[in-house]
Parts: sequence; C-alpha cells; structure tokens
Amino acid sequence: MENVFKFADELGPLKVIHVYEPSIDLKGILVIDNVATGPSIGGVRLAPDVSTKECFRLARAMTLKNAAAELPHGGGKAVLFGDPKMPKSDKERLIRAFACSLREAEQYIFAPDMGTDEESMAWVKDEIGRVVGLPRELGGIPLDEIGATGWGISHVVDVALRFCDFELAGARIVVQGFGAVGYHAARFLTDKGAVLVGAADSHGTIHRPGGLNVETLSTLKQQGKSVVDYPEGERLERESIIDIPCDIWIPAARPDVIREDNVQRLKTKLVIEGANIPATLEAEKYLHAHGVLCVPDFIANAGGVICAAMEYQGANESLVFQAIEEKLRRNTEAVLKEAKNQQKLPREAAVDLASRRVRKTMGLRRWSLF
Ligand SMILES: NC(=O)C1=CN([C@@H]2O[C@H](COP(=O)(O)OP(=O)(O)OC[C@H]3O[C@@H](n4cnc5c(N)ncnc54)[C@H](OP(=O)(O)O)[C@@H]3O)[C@@H](O)[C@H]2O)C=CC1
Ligand SMILES: O=C(O)CCC(=O)C(=O)O
Repeated sequence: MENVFKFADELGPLKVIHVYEPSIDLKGILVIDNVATGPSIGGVRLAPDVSTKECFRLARAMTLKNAAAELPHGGGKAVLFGDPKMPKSDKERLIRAFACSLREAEQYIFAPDMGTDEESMAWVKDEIGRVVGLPRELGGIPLDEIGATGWGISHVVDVALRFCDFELAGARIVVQGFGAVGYHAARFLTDKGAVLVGAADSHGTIHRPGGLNVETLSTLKQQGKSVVDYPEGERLERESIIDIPCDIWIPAARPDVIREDNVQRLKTKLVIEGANIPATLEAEKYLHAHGVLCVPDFIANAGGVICAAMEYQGANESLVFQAIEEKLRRNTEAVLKEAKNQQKLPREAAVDLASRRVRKTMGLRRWSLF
C-alpha cells in the first residue's frame, strides 16, 4: 500500500479515499485536503492516467484557489480512471457508482473537471444531491457552457499586461487544450483583439501565423473532430504546441506539460496557467529567470470555482461574471505587485497570500483540519 502520509504537511490532506468496484471497472480516488474554511469543492477528473499524487496536487491547488478567492470552501479533488470518450452508458454508470460510493464523504462537494461535465453532475445530483456545476434545467449555473474560467483568464491577462511590454491588440496567443477552458479563453481574448496562432487538443496541434478562427475550431470540436481538421494552417505533433512563437501561451489541458526538459522551447512573453498544475516549479523558476511572466494556476483559473461556489449559495447567474472579474483582477494585481517588489516568483507570492488565509481560518477552529 502506498504511504499516503508522504503528502502530509501543515495544511493537509485531511482524508484520502480509494474506491474500487471491479464489477464495473470503477477505480477512483478522493482527496479532501483542507476544510478549515468550509466543505471542500473541486472537480472530478476522468482520465486514463490519473494517480493518487495527481489527485493530491489538484486538491491542494483547490485549497489555495478557494482561499485566494475568499470562498467559504476548502479544497478537494476526485479522479476516476477511465477513457473520457467511453460509451455514454458506461460513463453514466461509473459516475453514478462513484457518487454513491462517496455518499458519506460529506466534506466534499462534487464539481466538473476534465472528462466530466454538467450532465455528469446531473447524474451525481440524482444519486446524492451534493454537487455544483449543474445544467440550468436543474437550477445550476453551467460554468463550462458560460465560460466562467475563460472569462476570468481574459481579466487576468488584462492585469498581467500592465507588467509586460506589449498590449493585447494584435498579441499572438497559443492555447494547449481546446475544451471548456481553452475555447472560452481564446474566445474572450480574440474578441478583445488578440490573434490565436496555435491550438492543440489530444490529437495534435494546428499552427497558423495569420490567425485561426475560434468559432470554426469550436464547431469542429462539437462535431467530434480535432483542431487539426482546421482547413488551413500547418498540422503538427501534439507536443509541438510548445514550440509555436507567441506572446501569450495558455496551457488548458494536462498537468506538468511545462517541465525542466522542455521549458527552453517556449518562445513567449507571458504564460497564463489555465490548466491546474501545468508547470513544474523548476520550469516556473526558469521562466522567471528568463523574464517570462507566469501567472500561477490557482490565481488565474479560479473563475470556474467562483461560479461553482456562487451556485452552491443560490446566487443569480448575472452576478457571477462580475464577481469573477473583481476577485481575479484584485488577486492578480496583488500577486504580481508583490512578486515584482520582493523579487519573488509569482507562485511564491501567490502561495504566501493563499496559505496565510488558510492558516488564519485553521486558527479559528478547535481542530485545525476537521
Ligand atoms: N473547466 C473549468 O472551469 C476549469 C478547468 N480547469 C483546468 O483546466 C484544464 C482543462 O479543463 P477543461 O477545459 O475543463 O477540460 P476539457 O475536458 O473541457 O478539455 C480538455 C482539452 O484538453 C485536450 N487535451 C487533453 N490532453 C491533451 C494533451 N496531452 N495535449 C493537448 N491537449 C490535450 C482535450 O482534447 P480532446 O478534445 O481531443 O479530448 C480537450 O480539448 C484542466 O487542467 C482543468 O483542471 C481549471 C479551473 C476551472
Ligand atoms: O471549476 C470547476 O470545474 C470546479 C473547481 C475545479 O475543479 C477547479 O477549479 O479546478
């Protein structure tokens, strides 16, 4: 048995639950990292290559994200082993069973992540009720459909550009992953004058220096095709997305895509981490040393969970965009100012800000974690 206490530090994790039901090939993990601020919220990720370590790192990112955004929620995350493109009936059975198996894990509120969506959350609601990110028909605010995280990213970019030497009009952007985060980030940024010159999905990369039409790419994805089916431009290998020269590079897919062994290939001025844990610390240090500004994940991509938390409190959809804008602009400014003034990595400044808030709420409780 893996020694799960190797992840333990002053913040958590509070609980690590492994779920196994061989009759339907259900293998899942829930990490509840910290609930000092309230019940944890974090998405359920369905992917073939997840792990306990990935789940813990994602749960910790949620603890920091929810604290930075001043939400009354702690951090948790769940992962399910499986192909997100499995037949829908299999996926429904898996998610319903996973929800049932975690019925008693009341300190965790289900939400969507890679491989799961509003419909998956509707199945969770039907089974156990403790869920956010629901379809509108069930009273939810469909955070992926409205582009909550992409909206937040567009404001993070706007603030980060005050710390850079270029403007958004005409800036070349590259997006790795063309799902809920990648598509909406590209949509909001190109609406403000940026040019999307590269995009990747699980099948490959498309590169067109003259610009890619975001809605054409979105239509291809809705038809079950790939970004590489775009009618113009150069088709490249999936990993070649990192080589495309640009001004803003936005990871919006898997973890650890920017590492010590490939960070030198990035030719950009600004990295906005749309994905969770997309870069290793060493890679972020390299970027910092080479003058590339990098806004960390739990600051940049908090739009989705702000929306989710507001849904949980019964808020109206029209208030969500304003709340995301305000919180993300304030945090981005605070983190980048502190990083600049103290000559720190933006991540160091962000972790200081968020963990200070978590420690304060822990100090207000009899037991710090539970
Ligand atoms: N949804 C949200 O609001 C939030 C999401 N995040 C994070 O953002 C990231 C993306 O989430 P989301 O957009 O919701 O996920 P989706 O499942 O909607 O989209 C993921 C996209 O990534 C692509 N992809 C998968 N693997 C690779 C790869 N190796 N290289 C390139 N592209 C790849 C997929 O390709 P294909 O289409 O071919 O499957 C798909 O286009 C995750 O890290 C998630 O945790 C963070 C905060 C909030
Ligand atoms: O935004 C979501 O889907 C819920 C929260 C989450 O999992 C995340 O922010 O990564």
